[in-house]
Amino acid sequence: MSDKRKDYISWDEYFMGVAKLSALRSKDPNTQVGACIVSEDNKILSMGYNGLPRGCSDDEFPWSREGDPLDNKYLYTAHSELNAILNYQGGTLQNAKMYVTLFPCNECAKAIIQAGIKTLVYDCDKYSDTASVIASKRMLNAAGVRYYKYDSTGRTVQIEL
Ligand SMILES: O=c1[nH]c(=O)n([C@H]2C[C@H](O)[C@@H](COP(=O)(O)O)O2)cc1CO
Ligand SMILES: [Zn+2]
Repeated sequence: MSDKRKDYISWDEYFMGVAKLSALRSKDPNTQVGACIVSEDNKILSMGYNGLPRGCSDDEFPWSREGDPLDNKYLYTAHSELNAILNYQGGTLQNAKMYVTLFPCNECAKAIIQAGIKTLVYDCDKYSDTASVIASKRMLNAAGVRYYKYDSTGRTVQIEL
């Protein structure tokens, strides 16, 4: 009998990989974010990426970062974490884990806490100095949501699509 494969991806690589793949669906020209929600026993429950709400056209709403609030993206985009939570149709997310490519903002932190998600694994934390992320961490700490940075193996995979 042959030995089992040794170079299979780990659970963390699998779920962060799915979050990264989801991010590739984003139309945001500047930051593409993906999230993957996983049960305590490592089953994928939901996924999401940042984008406009259903019915709001990607081609009609703005993608700019600047200018009048009504003419830039910030009032309109749904964040990947919220989308992943809202996409779940299966019941409760109590005790679930979330893998996300960017540290959640304060609004997503509220949704994560209220959904009962208990663990957060994030990759990039490029907005760590902003009030939004500082407030987010304050709430996650208070609510007992454990969070830690994804420990990248640096491995790359190639997928033919
Ligand atoms: O937690 C987040 N999740 C998330 O999906 N986003 C989205 C909203 C925007 O489409 C984009 C951020 O845009 P920018 O980096 O250009 O400010 O990422 C932004 C955050 C902020 O941390
Ligand atoms: Zn957010």
